[in-house]
Amino acid sequence: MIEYNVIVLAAGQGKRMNAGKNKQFIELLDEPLIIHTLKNFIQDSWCQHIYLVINPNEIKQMEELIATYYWQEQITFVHGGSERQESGYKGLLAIDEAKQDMVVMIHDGARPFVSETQLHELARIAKEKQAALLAVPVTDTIKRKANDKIETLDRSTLWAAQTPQAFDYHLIKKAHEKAVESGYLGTDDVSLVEALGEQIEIVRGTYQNVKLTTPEDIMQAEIILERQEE
Ligand SMILES: Nc1ccn([C@@H]2O[C@H](COP(=O)(O)OP(=O)(O)OP(=O)(O)O)[C@@H](O)[C@H]2O)c(=O)n1
Ligand SMILES: C[C@](O)(CO)[C@H](O)COP(=O)(O)O
Repeated sequence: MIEYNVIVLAAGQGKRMNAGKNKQFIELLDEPLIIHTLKNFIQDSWCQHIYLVINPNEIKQMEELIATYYWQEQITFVHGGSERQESGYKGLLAIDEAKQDMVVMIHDGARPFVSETQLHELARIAKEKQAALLAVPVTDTIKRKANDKIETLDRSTLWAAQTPQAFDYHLIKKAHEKAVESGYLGTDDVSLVEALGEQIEIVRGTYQNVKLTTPEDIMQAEIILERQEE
């Protein structure tokens, strides 16, 4: 067993979902997206605590939602920032010293389908290697377009990064501090550790671990949930 803490990021605006509200509150088969995501960690005995990073304007709504599931003891609310990276850093700063020797995972609240098997494999690798992420081989051919020049990337070398991304606490905190100092803004947390020149391990995930970003993703998510309930 590898004990870990998880920072769940839910402080975005869901602009691409175009739902008129934070997509975390969109109901999937009668339960909000964020609840589906949190359940994966609430039900995992390896997960010691959840740091839920939320929009300060949504504190009351989120606290009332969490209270209906009686999860208050397992969850600490953290105020997020204007960028995903800032929200992740605020989550790190909320973890008290007594818990900093454990693996820390950073996860998108918009990814409700991570499995316990994946979480445990990720925790094991992160404990051993200090930095790891779930990812899947790219199945589409990827083109890079720059200055009207199009080139095809070597698909055999490409992986689609997912979350959770898991780390030694002190390593990822140092990576975030360096990013703040240099003004680097990445789209995931592993990129900050790459900037330190540190080794990172990929743990093969599943194509089901999708990030719900646009309205089309909601339909796909409900199909996955219905299959899980069969
Ligand atoms: N300032 C931010 C931005 C994003 N996130 C979280 O990071 C995850 C991945 O981000 P994304 O899917 O882009 O969510 P949004 O930023 O809400 O979406 P959009 O970019 O369409 O507004 C989401 O769970 C989101 O809530 C966050 O905690 N704080
Ligand atoms: C972290 C991530 O989910 C890895 O694929 C992705 O970069 C998040 O991107 P977003 O635009 O913040 O959703």
